[in-house]
Amino acid sequence: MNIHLSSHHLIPLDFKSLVSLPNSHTWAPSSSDHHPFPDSVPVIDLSDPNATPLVRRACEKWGVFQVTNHGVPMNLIKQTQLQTHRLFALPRDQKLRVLRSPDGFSGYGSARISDNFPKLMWSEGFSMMGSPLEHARQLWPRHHANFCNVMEEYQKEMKGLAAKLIELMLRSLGLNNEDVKWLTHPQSLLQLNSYPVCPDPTRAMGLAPHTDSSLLTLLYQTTTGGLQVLVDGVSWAPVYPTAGALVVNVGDLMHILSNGCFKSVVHRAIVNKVHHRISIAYFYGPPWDVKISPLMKLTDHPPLYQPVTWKEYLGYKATHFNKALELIRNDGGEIQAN
Ligand SMILES: C=C1C[C@]23C[C@H]1CC[C@H]2[C@@]12CCC[C@@](C)(C(=O)O1)[C@H]2[C@@H]3C(=O)O
Ligand SMILES: O=C(O)CCC(=O)C(=O)O
Ligand SMILES: [Fe+2]
Repeated sequence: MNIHLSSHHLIPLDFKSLVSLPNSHTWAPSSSDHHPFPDSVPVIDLSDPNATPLVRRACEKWGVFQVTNHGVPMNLIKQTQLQTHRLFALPRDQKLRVLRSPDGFSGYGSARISDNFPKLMWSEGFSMMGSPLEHARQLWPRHHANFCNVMEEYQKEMKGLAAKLIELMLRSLGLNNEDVKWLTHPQSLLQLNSYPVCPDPTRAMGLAPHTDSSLLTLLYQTTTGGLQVLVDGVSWAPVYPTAGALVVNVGDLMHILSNGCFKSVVHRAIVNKVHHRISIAYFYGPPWDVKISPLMKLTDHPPLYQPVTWKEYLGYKATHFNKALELIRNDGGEIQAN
């Protein structure tokens, strides 16, 4: 009966059929909800001659910033948005045909982090690692080409921009690409998020608070806001949709690589009563099996973190969630990895 209470929390609700929030999706309010933060996330123009120090400051202080003049064609972003709406508008049983497997990386379903929370989220997602062709064929047997072309082109553009931003971040710390040779073969994942209209947004959660495990994440949140970032562990600052801008989140692996100089930002997505919101997230990181450790030039002895691969780190996130960083910290954190 309770299909949404399946063990792995993978199957999203049939949101459209609901007129009130089910108990499974009702979250208790948290105290930080009542401390809105006055300052807002920096917007950095990539063509600004001062961009490098601005990026450093933003990564140290916030772990997040928005970029304009990033060079990704607006037309492509709009096309990607359109194809995202097209996918989520499909009938539920059709989307369920491409359900992500519990340990898989591609397909339709609830966010991976669902298992770490007692309540379920008001969202659905579609993940693509590499080409979406196989799934797109199942969704649109004769009309998948458009979806695939747009998603592949978007991945290509994001890859270029991510590489540029990593270089900028490293340069801001006095380093360069020579220090991260493994990044010539990056691993990435494109995630489409959908947040249906919600009958009771104040008690629902679109995407629960988390940090991304990537080196960095590039997010397009359309004109419907909903992304919030945690500041000083106590207040939620909205990230205001800015025309044509992309949001850059520093992920846990970048925090590790920078020996703690850059913050990985805790963020969440809230929902609303009026607009169906979508967002498009591109996670960028090292090849699965490459050990990431704090860059030597930034490191005292011993470095802050032990070497870890993205794959191993995802395992730690699955078992320890927001304590995963502590697990690999060198200063003798409480918990031990084994
Ligand atoms: C390549 C990645 C990045 C993952 C894990 C793995 C596959 C799925 C990604 C997401 C996508 C949705 C938010 C997130 C927090 C989640 O639940 O699954 C992301 C997570 C992470 O950044 O850790
Ligand atoms: O929808 C958003 O604004 C946030 C999405 C996000 O944080 C993610 O996909 O990891
Ligand atoms: Fe995220």
